[in-house]
Amino acid sequence: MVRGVTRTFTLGAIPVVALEAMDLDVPAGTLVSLLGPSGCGKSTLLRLFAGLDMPDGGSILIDGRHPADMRASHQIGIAFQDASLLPWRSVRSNICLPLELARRAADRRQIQELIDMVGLAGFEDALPAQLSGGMRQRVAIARALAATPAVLLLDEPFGALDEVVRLRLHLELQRIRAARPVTTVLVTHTIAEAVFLSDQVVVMASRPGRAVRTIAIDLPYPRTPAMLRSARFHELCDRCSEVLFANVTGSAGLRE
Ligand SMILES: Nc1ncnc2c1ncn2[C@@H]1O[C@H](COP(=O)(O)OP(=O)(O)OP(=O)(O)O)[C@@H](O)[C@H]1O
Repeated sequence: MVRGVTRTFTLGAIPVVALEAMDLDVPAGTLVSLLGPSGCGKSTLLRLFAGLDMPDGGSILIDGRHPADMRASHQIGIAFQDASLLPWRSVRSNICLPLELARRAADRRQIQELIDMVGLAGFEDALPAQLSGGMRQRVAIARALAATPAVLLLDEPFGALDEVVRLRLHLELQRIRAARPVTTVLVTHTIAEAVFLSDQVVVMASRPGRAVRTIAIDLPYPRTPAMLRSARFHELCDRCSEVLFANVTGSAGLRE
């Protein structure tokens, strides 16, 4: 639960209001996407959720607890756009990392289940350099889930992937979350991705960074590739894009 969160940085002597009076609710077990233009504070908010930064004002609680406490007890899983795997460690060893940090024994069967779940069976001993970009992202997602976190934070984890791999990973993420429900916050620039994966899409605007609208996504589960061609999917994408572009600074320039 995010209430009235403000975060201001300084660039030289100039204040940059990354977030102003931000409110957000992420109901337990749901996936909420943060959709917005570059610089609207999406990653800043995710870092606050992760307990990696502190707000200047307002409060952030996850299940009534401070993010820093949750992080200290290894209940937050994070995956970023660039996978950031340790290059000298194998797939299995990268996935086990959060358990090592939490000083918890890695249950070999449980790790293998996770590897199977993200479709990397047979690649357990491969090094990151021997994998494709999509496979590296799957390792990053498996690693984020290894310590069975209460919250999964995904910062554009599919941003650098082509459309086909991206859709495959969307379906995999859905399958993983169906098997292990975990409250998830996803940062994305992509409207279709936000609509396809989310229970709610929070559209943000910049200068100052803020939430402008929450759009409930009422597509049934499981979401299927055929839904990408449905009228309802396109309606929801149009609604998101209307809000997104209406709040782009100088949006008059975007009109035909
Ligand atoms: N450590 C920092 N120091 C100074 N300014 C920062 C810092 N971190 C973020 N900002 C500023 O805060 C604003 C929001 O940045 P943030 O990275 O949260 O945006 P974003 O929505 O995630 O953007 P993108 O989609 O491009 O990743 C930007 O104007 C950025 O320059």
